[in-house]
Amino acid sequence: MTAGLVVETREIDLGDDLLAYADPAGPLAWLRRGDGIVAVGPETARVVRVAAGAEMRAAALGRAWDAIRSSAVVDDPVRHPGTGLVAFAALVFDEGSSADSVLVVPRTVIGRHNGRTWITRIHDEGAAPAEDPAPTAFGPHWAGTLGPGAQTAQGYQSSVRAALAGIAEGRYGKVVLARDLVGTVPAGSDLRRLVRALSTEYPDTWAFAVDGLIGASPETLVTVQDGVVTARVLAGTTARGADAVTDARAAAGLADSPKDNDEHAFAVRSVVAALAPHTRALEADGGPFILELPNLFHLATDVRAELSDGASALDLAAALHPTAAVAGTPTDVAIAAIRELEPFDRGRYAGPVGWIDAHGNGEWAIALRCAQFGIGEGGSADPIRLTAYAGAGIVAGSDPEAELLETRVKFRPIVDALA
Ligand SMILES: C=C(O[C@H]1C=CC=C(C(=O)O)[C@@H]1O)C(=O)O
Repeated sequence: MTAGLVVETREIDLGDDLLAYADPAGPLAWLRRGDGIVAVGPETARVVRVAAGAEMRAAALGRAWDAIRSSAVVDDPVRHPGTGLVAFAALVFDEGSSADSVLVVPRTVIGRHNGRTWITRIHDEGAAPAEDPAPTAFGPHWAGTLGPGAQTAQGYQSSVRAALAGIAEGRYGKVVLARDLVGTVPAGSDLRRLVRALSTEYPDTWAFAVDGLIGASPETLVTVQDGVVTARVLAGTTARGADAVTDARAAAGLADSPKDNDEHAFAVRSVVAALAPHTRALEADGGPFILELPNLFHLATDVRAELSDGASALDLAAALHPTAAVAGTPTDVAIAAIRELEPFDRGRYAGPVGWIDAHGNGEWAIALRCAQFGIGEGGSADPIRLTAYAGAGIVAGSDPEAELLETRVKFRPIVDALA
């Protein structure tokens, strides 16, 4: 049996940029409008990887996390969600994926919330705590390449047509189909630059970097903060207009679109049904509102509830996944259709990504607008490979070409940041 962890959190003064402390080659970060948590450097205290197997991977990670937290000795006078013992995690979309689900406990974490900043040092019993952290200058600017992946533009439209046939036959009501782009970034690229670009350009999203999965998701899968549960459901999308008139027309068109409202309603129902057994006083906004991002508009619904059964943020993320915003309805049939119609493994795209603390608090997003970087694959002189993903919900009335264009707009955050 391994020794337990010793954890100590203290308030400290930090500069503005938490990312400056992260590992340039493999940043571990969760940020929104400058607040969040970041691992200092590459050192970890625990890493748990779960490959495909008999057990649900979220359950295996949950058990591993329980063992880590129950044997830890924590000294945390700051007592804020995200202080004390904390882990970052990213889970695969499909249990059958060849990618691992992963949970990482860093050796040193820094965090900021509402003007308070802290440091958490985590080490094995008997080992020395980490030194004081020092920021490192960002490496040179770099640009990546990105091209077609396993699913071509033509192939994508064929898959959408096949999904429409499945809907017409009554096999499912909605299925979310994605496509992939593959590329490289130069060896030695400072990947913190990508995280910084995404969090600056898309401030209303969760910018995340966990085990090479880097992105900026607008969709909150679930947050738990001292017994309060929230989620933000997104489904139904349109590109922004080129000027004020077309922009307003695009937003109004989305709000009035029966197809997008149907697509959205599937997603809200799936979130409410998954949260209900774990919560009370569950409230979903009356109708969707328009969430404005720099590249597109989404139909959005905020959900809020009180935790009733002590479930952790990881438990709730597992209960919610996969929502109809990334799989479809009914879930199992939609997953089967995705396996049939997408010629690639989603890995952690569209899976839960976030963090959890020892009290079960956490913030989790759906891993969207992201790419998986092959950190540590190949030699240090080899370019780093990446796969980016974007998808769209298909319901009766969807148009294959419009859905293809929608995925193009959803790729924009990653494509622009790599340019
Ligand atoms: C599947 C994606 O987006 C989902 C989230 C928001 C809106 C969506 C839509 O309108 O289709 C998708 O359900 C993606 O960005 O890859």
